[in-house]
Parts: sequence; C-alpha cells; structure tokens
Amino acid sequence: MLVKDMTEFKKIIENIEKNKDYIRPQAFAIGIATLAQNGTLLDCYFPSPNFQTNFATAAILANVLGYKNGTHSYQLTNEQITEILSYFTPFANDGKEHANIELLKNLQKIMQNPIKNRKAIVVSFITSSENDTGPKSVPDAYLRLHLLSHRFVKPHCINLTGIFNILPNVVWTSEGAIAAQDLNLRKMEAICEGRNLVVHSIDKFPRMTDYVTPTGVRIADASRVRLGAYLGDGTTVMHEGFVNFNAGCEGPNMIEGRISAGVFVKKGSDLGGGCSTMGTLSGGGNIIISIGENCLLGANSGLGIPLGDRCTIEAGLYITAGTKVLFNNTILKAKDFAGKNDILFRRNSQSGCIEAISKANSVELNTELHNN
Ligand SMILES: CC(C)(COP(=O)(O)OP(=O)(O)OC[C@H]1O[C@@H](n2cnc3c(N)ncnc32)[C@H](O)[C@@H]1OP(=O)(O)O)[C@@H](O)C(=O)NCCC(=O)NCCSC(=O)CCC(=O)O
Repeated sequence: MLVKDMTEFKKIIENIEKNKDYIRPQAFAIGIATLAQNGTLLDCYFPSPNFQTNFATAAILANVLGYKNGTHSYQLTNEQITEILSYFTPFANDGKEHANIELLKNLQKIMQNPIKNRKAIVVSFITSSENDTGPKSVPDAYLRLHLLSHRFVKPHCINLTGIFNILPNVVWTSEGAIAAQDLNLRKMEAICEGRNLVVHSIDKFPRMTDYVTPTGVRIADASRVRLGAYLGDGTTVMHEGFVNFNAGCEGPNMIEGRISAGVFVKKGSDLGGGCSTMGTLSGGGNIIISIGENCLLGANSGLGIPLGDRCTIEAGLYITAGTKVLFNNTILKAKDFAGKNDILFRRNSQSGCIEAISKANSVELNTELHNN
C-alpha cells in the first residue's frame, strides 16, 4: 500500500475511524522491548508516547495490527513496520517533524538483528479512560509509567490496578534489563568481550532517568526516582530524596525526603532531609497523603495525613492519623487537621505534648536552586 497524497491518507483514516467497532485509544505508543532468552518481555522503552493525540497514526497502526478498541499490545514484524511506514509516504518531504514516523524508521534498523539485540518492537494501546481497568501486559504497564513521568497524567489519573502482578522482577544492569535466569550467561558473555556488567538493582521498577528525562529537574541520585514518578518543572531531588511510581510533585519543589507511592506534593513545598510521607502500598495505611502548596516538612519528620497549604511539621516529629494533638486547649486527632491550611505541628519540648498551632509557614524555596 503506497499512499499517494494527503487526500488519500485522510480518506484512509476516515474509513478506519468510521468503523463502528473502532474507538480512539486514550494513549498509544511505539516502543522497544527487551526480551529474556525464553522470549518473555522484561521492559519496554517508549521514546515518545502519545496521549489523547496523533489519532491518525493510531488509526494506521490499528489498521495494520487489527486493533479495534480496548487495551492491547502487539509485537511488530519487520513486514508490519514496512507496511505502516508505507502509509506515511505523503509526509516524507513535508519539512515537519513526525516523532512516530522517525521512531519506526529507527526501530526498523535495530530490527535487522533482533536476536543479537534481544529486542522486540511493540505497540501498545490504552483504551478510553472510562473503560480502563488497568494494565494488561508488560508494554501496557510501561506505557502507563511513561505517561506519568512524561507529565501527560498526574498521579492517580491513570489506572495502575494490578501493576505488581504484571511487571516481572528484573535484574537492572549497566546493559539494561536482564532476566534473573539469564544473568550468569550474560555476565560471562560480557567478561569474554571485555565489558564489566554491573548490577544496579533487582526490582520490578527501573530508574526513571533510564527511560524519561523530564525538563527542568535536577536529580542528585538517579536510583532514587522510579519510572512512573511525576516530577514537575523546577523539581530538585537531593540524594536523600526518593520518589516512587504514581507519586511526585507539581514543581518547583525541594525534595530531600521520601515521596511514597500515591503521594502528591503541590508547588513550593519543601520536604526536608530524610522525612517520610506515608504510602498506601503496604503497612495498612489507607488515607491518601497529599501536601498542599508552600509547606515545610522538617528534616526527619513524618506525615500520615493530607496537609493543606502553608503547613509545617517540626523537624523530627512524626504525625500519624491517630496522633493526639493539643489545639486551643482541646485534644484532637491529627486527622482532624486533614487538608487544613496554616497549621504548625510541633512537639512541645517542655511538656512532650504534640501541639498544633495556627501559623502559616513562611519559609520560601531558594529560587536559585530551582532555576535550571
Ligand atoms: C518547628 C519549627 C518550624 C519552628 O520554627 P519557627 O521559626 O516557627 O519558630 P521559632 O522562631 O524557632 O520559635 C518560636 C518560639 O517557639 C519556641 N519553640 C520552637 N519550637 C518549640 C518546641 N518544639 N517546643 C516548645 N517551644 C518551641 C521557640 O523557643 C520560640 O519561643 P520564644 O518565642 O519564647 O522565643 C522549627 O523548629 C523546625 O523544625 N523547622 C524545620 C527546619 C527543617 O528541618 N528544614 C529542612 C531542612 S533539610 C536539611 O537541612 C537537610 C539536613 C538533613 O539531611 O538532615
């Protein structure tokens, strides 16, 4: 199929989209997956995911791969890549950038030696948000994590239900993803070829920066930010900082503490060295923690309630939902302050009692640290 011109191209798209079974996906992407020796998929890299955009490209991919609707992933053959590219002939010399077309051309070259490269080209579609029940495959799970780290969606805005069961545990190395059972062989290959294969971690989630490098951020230690973290423009993550998947901050922010899975921090807030925000993945906590604007979590403090704006937690003080707090001569629980603005929590150093005081945090981020 060689498409002559734009008129023909548009007609083809119209026909594909006219099909009553076809539903535009909310997201799709073309990527490259790493395979274990036994052919299972270990990870997936999507250089330029598409979120609620590029529906013409989605339609062409759908047509060649047989996609109609729902959440599906496909491994592409060389023939399919050639066929897909043939639809885009009218765009060949239009002087514009077409990320998906460029990507396919590059992937075609890589696929000239797929066995040696242990790679597969994949396309993943995610169904419309109202029908989305969570990731169905490794490429699908990786696409969702990419969408978060590319800032297309904020934490909690894409369904990640069941992601732990979908993602394999992988050995992350200086040569990318390796299956645990393949490690000895790969190590020996590397030694024989004069390379030093280094293991960084054994985990279901890789480092974000190996897949996505968001603009306007500084990350002192890349191993502390997992793929699926959302880091807004102007975020600085220092060595003690950590950001889990489906979690992050709006930017600008100073992150020297831990942002647990599910936690989101609004702009201007500062997480002091070693502080903790309670997650909901393990340990029984079920309140989703969030932090409003311009808050300060002191060094080694801890937070187990959602905070409003301009709140402060004294260095070293851990506030859990049930912590009894003295406020205006009344004992309340910390959860009674959920979402309230301008509260300072401190442990009275004379009585030992935890106090809440109405006081707006006046500490501001040092702008020099957040301008890139
Ligand atoms: C709790 C606060 C916020 C309080 O500070 P404030 O500026 O509001 O108050 P202040 O001016 O210090 O004190 C006002 C009055 O309250 C008293 N006061 C203060 N704290 C008190 C306490 N716990 N118990 C009883 N009284 C207390 C003071 O003595 C003073 O009393 P008088 O009126 O009688 O004089 C602070 O102590 C704090 O913990 N700040 C966090 C800073 C932080 O950790 N930043 C992150 C940096 S991260 C970092 O540096 C990295 C390091 C690392 O990696 O660990």
